[in-house]
Amino acid sequence: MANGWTAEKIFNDVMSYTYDDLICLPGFINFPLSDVDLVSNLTNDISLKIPIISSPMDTVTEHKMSISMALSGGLGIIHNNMSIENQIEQVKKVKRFENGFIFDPYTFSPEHTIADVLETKHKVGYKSYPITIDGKVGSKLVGTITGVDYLYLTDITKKIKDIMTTDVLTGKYPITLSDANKVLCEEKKSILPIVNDNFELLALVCRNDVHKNKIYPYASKCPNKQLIVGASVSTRESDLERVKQLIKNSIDIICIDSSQGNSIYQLDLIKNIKQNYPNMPLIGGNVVTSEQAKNIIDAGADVLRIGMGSGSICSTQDVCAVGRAQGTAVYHVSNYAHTRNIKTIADGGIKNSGNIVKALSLGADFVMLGNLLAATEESCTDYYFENNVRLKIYRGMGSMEAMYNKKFNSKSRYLVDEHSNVYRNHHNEEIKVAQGVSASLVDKGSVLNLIPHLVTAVKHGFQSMGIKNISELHRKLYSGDLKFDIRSFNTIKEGQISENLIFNNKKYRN
Ligand SMILES: NC(=O)C1=CN([C@@H]2O[C@H](COP(=O)(O)OP(=O)(O)OC[C@H]3O[C@@H](n4cnc5c(N)ncnc54)[C@H](O)[C@@H]3O)[C@@H](O)[C@H]2O)C=CC1
Ligand SMILES: O=c1[nH]c(=O)c2[nH+]cn([C@@H]3O[C@H](COP(=O)(O)O)[C@@H](O)[C@H]3O)c2[nH]1
Ligand SMILES: [K+]
Repeated sequence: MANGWTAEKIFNDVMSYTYDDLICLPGFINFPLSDVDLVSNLTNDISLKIPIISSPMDTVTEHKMSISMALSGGLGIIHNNMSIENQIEQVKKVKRFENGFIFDPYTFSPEHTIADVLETKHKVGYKSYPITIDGKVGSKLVGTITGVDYLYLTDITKKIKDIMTTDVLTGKYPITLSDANKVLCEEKKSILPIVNDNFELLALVCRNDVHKNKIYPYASKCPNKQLIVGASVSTRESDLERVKQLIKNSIDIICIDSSQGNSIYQLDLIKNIKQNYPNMPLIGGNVVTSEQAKNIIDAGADVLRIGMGSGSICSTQDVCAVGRAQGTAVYHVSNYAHTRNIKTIADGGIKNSGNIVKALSLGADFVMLGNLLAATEESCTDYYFENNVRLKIYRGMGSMEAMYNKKFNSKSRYLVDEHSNVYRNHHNEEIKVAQGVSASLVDKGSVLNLIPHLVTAVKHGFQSMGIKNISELHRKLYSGDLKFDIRSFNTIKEGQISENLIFNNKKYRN
């Protein structure tokens, strides 16, 4: 009797499968958990300590997510649903990052009111702010405001200039983080504005962050010690300029963002970039078949992004009837890509740490997360409260809301040509079909806590399979030593937490 089945047997049948349909069978443990190493090479020059990448979505990855992902050993890919200038500014913020220094602090001018401060406090949670002459970073520092200055005031129309502290303790640039932290602790201040010789505000160090201001041993860094960051572009012709600007601003990897990567637009773009910038690493996609993968690899892509319709906010498979079950897609595309020495990213549908173990076990070199990282402190939307629950928006990039994004009208991605054969309604309006939805998710805290938790859970999975690293996992996948079972509806239920339990602590349910 077979002790489980090889992936080759399972996936060379008529049925398609996703992560939850499978279970990985245990192996033999003869090493401690600390021997499991999840390092994974994205390209010849980029090696990440953890195989996790944040999705280029406009409710997930901007500079804050990219910084925390890179500090944790992964990678953030900044979305392109914004102007080129804004995207470059996001990249610069990541590249400028120095551990513990906030280079874009929230600031006010003396003319702002307490109501303005309260509104920001409500949104972002901070109580103390530096005050500059015009409310901007880079301008002259004129004071600070902390919770005790305003939290007990009844007249919230009062101006900041009437209550701010003007005798401010500052740090003079350049200053080391440990010196800044020492001043904060000794002087019992909540914030330390960092200024230059002209008393212009350059950055901020916060006492609340002192415990976070540690060394990140896994951080993804370039040889010049800056954090590694990626950015996405679309296949619109106008994005050639975006590519040019990103490369000029030291982007480490570019991801071409499309639900169906096997298009003349993407192949031409890849060839164009590779012709002009042969050393620029490119992630092509998305793909779910080896035929699609072949074209994109032949065009010159270095990495493939796998997934069509599997994302938690995706409606593509219902709306267009095109896509593929994610487990099957990851297995077949990775199997082919590895014969071409190309790495893969399993994108979409990852619901928990177990799904990460399964994606890697089916051949992926990395996973890309949207849902799991949305609604963290670092995701790029503001918190709001509903029924006393702290929430953030998470939406598909093909949702109506993302298509009509206020910051940058992404309608243009749908390339409406007045003279083309565009189907219109009886008001002569062009029809837009959403392939994603917008929803809310409950606050998940900081990526700096979430990622270590996910990574440790994944390491436990590896140890249980008796596998020490991703290379060994893939060797055993292709040799047939790695075994899986397919699960019935009831066996899936059996593997989950029972429904009749009342939970006291939902915090660490992966
Ligand atoms: N992974 C997934 O399952 C899915 C992801 N998405 C996300 O939604 C966003 C939008 O995806 P898509 O709609 O696939 O965007 P897309 O930009 O690839 O395609 C939108 C439309 O524009 C056309 N197009 C693109 N470049 C063109 C050019 N140069 N000339 C003429 N026509 C061109 C395409 O053929 C398509 O009809 C992306 O962020 C994507 O990741 C959307 C649906 C599914
Ligand atoms: O069908 C879709 N319609 C959309 O509007 C959409 N937006 C994002 N994506 C894809 O979903 C991935 C994130 O998936 P998760 O939320 O499951 O992590 C992302 O990384 C994308 O590949 C979309 N797919
Ligand atoms: K879906």
